[in-house]
Amino acid sequence: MVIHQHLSIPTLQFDQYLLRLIQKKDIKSIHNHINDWNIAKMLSDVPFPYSQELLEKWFETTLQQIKAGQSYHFSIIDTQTNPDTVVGCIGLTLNMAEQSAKIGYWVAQRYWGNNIATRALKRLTNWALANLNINYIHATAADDNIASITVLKKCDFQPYGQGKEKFLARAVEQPVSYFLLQREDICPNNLTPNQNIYTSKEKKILLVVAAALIDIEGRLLLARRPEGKSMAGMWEFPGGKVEPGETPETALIRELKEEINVDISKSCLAPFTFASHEYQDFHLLMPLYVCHRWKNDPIPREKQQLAWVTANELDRYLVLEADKPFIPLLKDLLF
Ligand SMILES: Nc1nc2c([nH]c(=O)n2[C@H]2C[C@H](O)[C@@H](COP(=O)(O)OP(=O)(O)OP(=O)(O)O)O2)c(=O)[nH]1
Repeated sequence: MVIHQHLSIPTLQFDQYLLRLIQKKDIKSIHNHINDWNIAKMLSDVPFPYSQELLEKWFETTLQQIKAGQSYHFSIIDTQTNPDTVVGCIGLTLNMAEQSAKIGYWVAQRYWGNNIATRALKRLTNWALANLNINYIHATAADDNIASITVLKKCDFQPYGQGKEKFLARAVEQPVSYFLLQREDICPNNLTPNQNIYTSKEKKILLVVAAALIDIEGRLLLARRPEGKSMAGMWEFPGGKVEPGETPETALIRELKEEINVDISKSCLAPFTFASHEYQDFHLLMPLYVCHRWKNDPIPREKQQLAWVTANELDRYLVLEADKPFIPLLKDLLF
């Protein structure tokens, strides 16, 4: 999938804490914390004792994976103490083929009891589902790791199975539980539509307008809803709400300029089709225009990712529920 990521890995903040990518200067502090039986025994791939040499090797491999976009490992920093003090770590390893990731984390014993793991996990999973090319996140916890199981449940991870895994520090297989977080679990707005074809009296009709921009290579532009918006991480067509006093066309010209810096004021906008879709809180009415010419290359002005997508790639993008019927129709216009 060709995704023009425009994705710089951010520093993620929550309360007084920061998640920033691991750096070599963290090795000493991490080595001190992780060489603790109560931490090591809960992490399947950590031996005990853990030599600094082994940790340095892990750092080398992991920093390469981060560079290649295959994993994201963060140190948890308490900004109210020393900015170089690591209080724990949290990391995601991607499975590109499955469009999923595996998450793992630990917090040093002296910082337990401050809800740090829960807050870090929430922060990272929200960011990852909105920004990475993944649809769900796996986690594994040893059955005697009650604290971690509580953290996973508080962050909406759902248990889906049990098994046994070898834990290096304990040198034996341990019973474990498997957990899964899907975008829908943290995004209640993205409810499947009600089968009722009539709009209830109280439900507001929301008029939104959108464009299918198709370039000379026959590719379609999709935008990804950024973290913080409802249905974050889902793909959509550039556009937005029609404001009072606007026609759909003037609203579309304004939205495309605001969102992606594209000027369609002199373009031919061909009405293509429309969506009439019941969401939980409103009923969406959305005309979709097709546009082949515009001024300026699209640039993301609202931190959203943009992707130019061919007909063959289209099915791999998880689009908003209301947009699903557009996909087969649009394929006929793409190369
Ligand atoms: N722009 C756009 N919006 C869409 C599409 N499909 C679809 O269901 N919608 C919905 C998502 C939003 O609820 C609404 C568009 O509102 P918007 O883009 O102006 O507003 P927003 O995301 O800032 O607002 P909000 O949902 O966070 O309140 O229409 C689409 O393809 N493009």
